[in-house]
Amino acid sequence: TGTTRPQRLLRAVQERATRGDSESVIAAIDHFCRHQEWAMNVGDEKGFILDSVVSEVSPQTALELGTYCGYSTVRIARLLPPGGHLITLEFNPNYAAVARQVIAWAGLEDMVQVVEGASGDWIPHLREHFGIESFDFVFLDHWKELYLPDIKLLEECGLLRKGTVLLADNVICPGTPDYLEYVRKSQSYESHYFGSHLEYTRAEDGLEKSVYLG
Ligand SMILES: O=C(NC/C=C/[C@H]1OC[C@H](O)[C@@H]1O)c1cc([N+](=O)[O-])cc(O)c1O
Ligand SMILES: [Mg+2]
Repeated sequence: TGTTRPQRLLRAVQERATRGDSESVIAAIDHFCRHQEWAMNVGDEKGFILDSVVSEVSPQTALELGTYCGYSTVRIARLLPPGGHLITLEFNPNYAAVARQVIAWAGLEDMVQVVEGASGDWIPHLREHFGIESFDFVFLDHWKELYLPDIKLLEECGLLRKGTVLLADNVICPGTPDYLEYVRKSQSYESHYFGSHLEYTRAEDGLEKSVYLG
């Protein structure tokens, strides 16, 4: 048995990062992934692009699909404006348990809600359960084949509004071809590709930013 990689990542945060200091939590995870064990966080290079988009949108309401260990959750939450709130959906309870502790170590637990379960099950209930009218920003980083069905569900549930910004990780590697074709062809989206690399590697990857036009 022994520990899982997310548990070893959490231990690295608790040993190396300062409680309440989100920058040190981000740095500790990046150090762990570069020098100990690769893990599927968005990483520092794509994370810098994520930061710039979040800062530009300055969302009051944000949704993340795929929490994993909470790395991108911390990157987003640390940049939210006063009153801003982030809901992050995670299917795997073990990942969710680690993420809650990483987010708390960063001191951001008051701005973040980690919700366990399948995105497709939860999206239709976000409005009634969390009093959300619509999202200003959505970060997609969960199962790659769920990106397309989940944004269609968000559209159907009226959770996107004119100007909502979607940012999708891994559109090259592992790849999300059906999602990419949809947002690039649809008249309802204005899409732009930010080229980068797969976290902690030299492989090509990138983020697709898509603005919902209504
Ligand atoms: O599968 C990826 N992400 C989806 C995560 C899926 C897992 O976490 C949520 C779900 O419970 C599943 O167990 C992924 C994979 C790679 N990769 O290089 O294989 C790189 C990335 O940035 C990724 O987000
Ligand atoms: Mg990813």
